Amino acid sequence: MAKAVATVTLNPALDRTVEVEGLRLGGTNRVAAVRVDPGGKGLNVARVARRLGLEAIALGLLGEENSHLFHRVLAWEGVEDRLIEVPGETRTNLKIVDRLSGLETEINEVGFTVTPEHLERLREVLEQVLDRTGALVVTGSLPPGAPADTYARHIRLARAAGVLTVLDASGDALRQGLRAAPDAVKPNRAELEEAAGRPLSDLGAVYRAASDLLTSGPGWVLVSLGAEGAVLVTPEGAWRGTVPDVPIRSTVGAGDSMVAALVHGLLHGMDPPGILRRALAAGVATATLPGTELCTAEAVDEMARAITVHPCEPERVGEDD
Ligand SMILES: Nc1ncnc2c1ncn2[C@@H]1O[C@H](COP(=O)(O)OP(=O)(O)O)[C@@H](O)[C@H]1O
Ligand SMILES: O=P(O)(O)OC[C@H]1O[C@](O)(COP(=O)(O)O)[C@@H](O)[C@@H]1O
Repeated sequence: MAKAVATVTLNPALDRTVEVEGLRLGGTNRVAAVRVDPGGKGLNVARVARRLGLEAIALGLLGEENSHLFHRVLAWEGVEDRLIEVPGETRTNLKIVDRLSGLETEINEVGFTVTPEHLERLREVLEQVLDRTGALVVTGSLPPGAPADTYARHIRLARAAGVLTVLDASGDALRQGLRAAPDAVKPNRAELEEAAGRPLSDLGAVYRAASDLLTSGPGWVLVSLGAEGAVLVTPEGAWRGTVPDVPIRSTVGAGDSMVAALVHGLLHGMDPPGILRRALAAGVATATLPGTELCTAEAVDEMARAITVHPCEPERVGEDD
């Protein structure tokens, strides 16, 4: 069996998803459906990785005042729970799904404040699990108090132990993390635009920015493009994947599902187009589910048949998309 995937979640979240029939800004909105899911990027990645058959270890921090649901769900999913409780509450992130427009609005809180002691304890736990870890995923926003190089430090520790590393972050955490040369990075379009310092209006621009990013440190760049699928750029070549037109319920957790399938594929030595196909399948499969409900392994297998992957020809990228 492949070694475990360990994920770091410094800023977990209770995801509260409300569905409305037409969002009225500045008006009163009546909720048609509501659900609450334990969320946060690394926790979602660990849960999907476990469903795909990997051993998964969840590292990170959790507010002690509302930690119960997180512990219960991780235990139920069979994810090893190494979360460290800190004073205060884990944040609640509000997701508003407008059934009429199909648009989803996310309002993410900043989270509890962390101290150097919390981060030191997390580093110790990370060091304890590295020898049975095949891949480390560092992902999500940093809570107040966590320095921007936190992920870069985790990546360096893991790399020194021969562990694969995957980064999914934004802003300074992404910029600093890239310098530590993770094996793969998964920006979405907005994160890639931020890293590139320019808007990326078409697929050719996305491809060029991803290729540029590759020279700045990471081994692979997987750019997720929502309904437009994704582009995977590696030193061996580049591939574009497109997704079928299926009914979408909530895209929250889609990127995390994609990262889980990416890591699963890397740990099983799959080839890049095969990994892209399954990563896209995991993203779409989760997007067809409400709230932060995450895809199952069966749904990923099924959806993978509907994904199209073809090599990117640099000189033609963007012409036919
Ligand atoms: N509207 C959508 N239709 C179909 N697939 C989607 C949609 N939104 C997301 N996905 C799937 O989820 C993946 C990740 O979505 P994206 O929004 O790019 O990432 P993130 O959640 O990290 O911002 C996409 O590459 C795709 O596979
Ligand atoms: O740490 P951030 O960037 O605020 O994001 C946290 C949010 O992202 C999620 O992990 C979902 O992420 P994706 O939609 O990118 O997969 C939610 O569960 C959570 O509310």
